[in-house]
Amino acid sequence: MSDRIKCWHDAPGKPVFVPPAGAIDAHCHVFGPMGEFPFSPKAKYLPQDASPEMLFALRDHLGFARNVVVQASCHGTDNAATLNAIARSGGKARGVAVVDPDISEADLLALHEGGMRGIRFNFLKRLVDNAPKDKFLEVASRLPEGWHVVIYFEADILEELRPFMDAIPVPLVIDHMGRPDVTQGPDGADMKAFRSFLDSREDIWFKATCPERLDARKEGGMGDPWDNFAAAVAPLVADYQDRVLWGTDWPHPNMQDEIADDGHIVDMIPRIAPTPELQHKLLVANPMRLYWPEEL
Ligand SMILES: O=C(O)c1cc(C(=O)O)oc(=O)c1
Repeated sequence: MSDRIKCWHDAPGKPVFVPPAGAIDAHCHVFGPMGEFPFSPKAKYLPQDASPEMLFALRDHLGFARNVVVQASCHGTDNAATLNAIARSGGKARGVAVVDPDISEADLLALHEGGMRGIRFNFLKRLVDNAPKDKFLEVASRLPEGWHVVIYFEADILEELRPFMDAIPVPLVIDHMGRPDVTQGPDGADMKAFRSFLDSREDIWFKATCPERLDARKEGGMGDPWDNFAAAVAPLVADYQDRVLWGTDWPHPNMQDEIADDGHIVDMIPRIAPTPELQHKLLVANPMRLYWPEEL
């Protein structure tokens, strides 16, 4: 791999929507800086540096108070870059790690000390070489108190993953709603399957994230302003309002062909969560319960 890709907007607009005080961007990443935190030899993409300082400047520009930094696949199971971002945030960030399933108890506790509150299992073949379910289950059974498991998968493998996910003994958080085809609308087959999964357990949370991915033109979607996404996702947020999270997905890994304006992404919030009460749950109350429960 040679060229380092850049997938984020240099000068995102100021959103019209003003997030409530204490709003949390609960899905974002950092890349590198590579000089200090090299990418994994197994990385499927090699991005330009997206540093903690850039993330915090964006947070302030968009009107957010805190971040949840999710370990990106290009850093493999070495969480140093994500831990560095959390450490530099002055208490305004926590994180989700990706671990080698053989990780020791002591190393898990060290991740907790560093601000991690969950681990991520990634099932996207274009991002990872393998996803050993038996080993994932084993490590999920010995996480620090209060942790959860984040899972990233695509809609076509939801049913196949059900027995595995059903066996995970801690709360689940599903990245990007398991990537439904939003062009099917709110009552399409993918949304129906996802709702039936949510109905199977009360401790399954999800992120109402990624209009730029799920409604991308290259996916057959509409592109910005992502009307398919708004129509498909708003009813889901309304019906499962106590277990939904939101995030920018900055720096939008692998979206170099369709760069999204983060200001526009923030302006999706009132379209999927139209009332101040819903917005407060989505951006403050819900993520606080998972990531800063000691403050409640
Ligand atoms: O769809 C993606 O390409 C993507 C990649 C990553 C990652 O590389 O970790 O994270 C995401 O949330 C989404």
